[in-house]
Amino acid sequence: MWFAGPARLVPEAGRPGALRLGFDLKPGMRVGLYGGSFNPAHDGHAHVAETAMTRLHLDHVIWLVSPQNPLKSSKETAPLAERMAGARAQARGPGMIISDAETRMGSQYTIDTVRILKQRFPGVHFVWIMGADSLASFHRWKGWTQLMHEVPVAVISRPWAGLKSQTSPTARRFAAARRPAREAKLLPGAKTPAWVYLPGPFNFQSSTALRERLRKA
Ligand SMILES: Nc1ncnc2c1ncn2[C@@H]1O[C@H](COP(=O)(O)OP(=O)(O)OP(=O)(O)O)[C@@H](O)[C@H]1O
Ligand SMILES: O=C(O)c1ccc[n+]([C@@H]2O[C@H](COP(=O)([O-])O)[C@@H](O)[C@H]2O)c1
Repeated sequence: MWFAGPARLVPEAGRPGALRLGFDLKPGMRVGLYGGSFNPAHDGHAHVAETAMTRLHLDHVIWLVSPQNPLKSSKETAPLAERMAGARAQARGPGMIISDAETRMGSQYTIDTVRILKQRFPGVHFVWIMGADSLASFHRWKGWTQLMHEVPVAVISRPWAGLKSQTSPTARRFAAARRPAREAKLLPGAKTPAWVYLPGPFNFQSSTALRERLRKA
């Protein structure tokens, strides 16, 4: 068994017990895990993925299109196929992977996802990527303190989220684990807990604003 948790594993044909995830990773690779609802995807998401790719010197950024954010209402969430297609259209450049791995694994919570991927790909240097607004509410995520010990975290700045994120319970609890932005490239493979906050430039796009615009159209 890969992981003794709530996740449901999808066996791969010919490889009993292995997960069929739709991508392969080699030991030593530097890989960003970029989770999101992408409801819908927009160029702010591309900005986050590209910033992480460049600043952390990553081989891949995997856009993990979430089956359902456990803290958001499912009423507004578009079907996975639509959100996957939107993410594919936004992802630019080599190294970007758009993935429905969480749906395949039956994992809704980031801590479960990260643990499964670490077990499936030993020796891969994973980093969790998120925007500053996610850091502000990170203490509401399942097993958030353990998650900080599972994987290094890169936070990309976002308009209006700077103060709230940098004074958040997570930022305060893990103040000693914060690395300067100039050391961002050392994050993959760093001893956990470790996190960086990468300031500016800002991208002002949001899915909420896009959904609002669509409603009014
Ligand atoms: N413009 C942006 N700048 C920085 N981070 C962003 C930006 N847009 C999204 N993110 C980050 O990308 C991740 C996925 O975001 P998500 O798919 O929820 O988009 P969103 O625009 O925040 O959606 P919503 O408005 O519905 O909450 C989150 O960690 C979020 O903080
Ligand atoms: O694990 C949790 O408890 C948890 C709670 C809230 C959000 N997340 C993850 O955070 C990522 C960003 O979510 P979102 O909706 O802000 O795009 C996405 O991968 C979610 O699954 C995870």
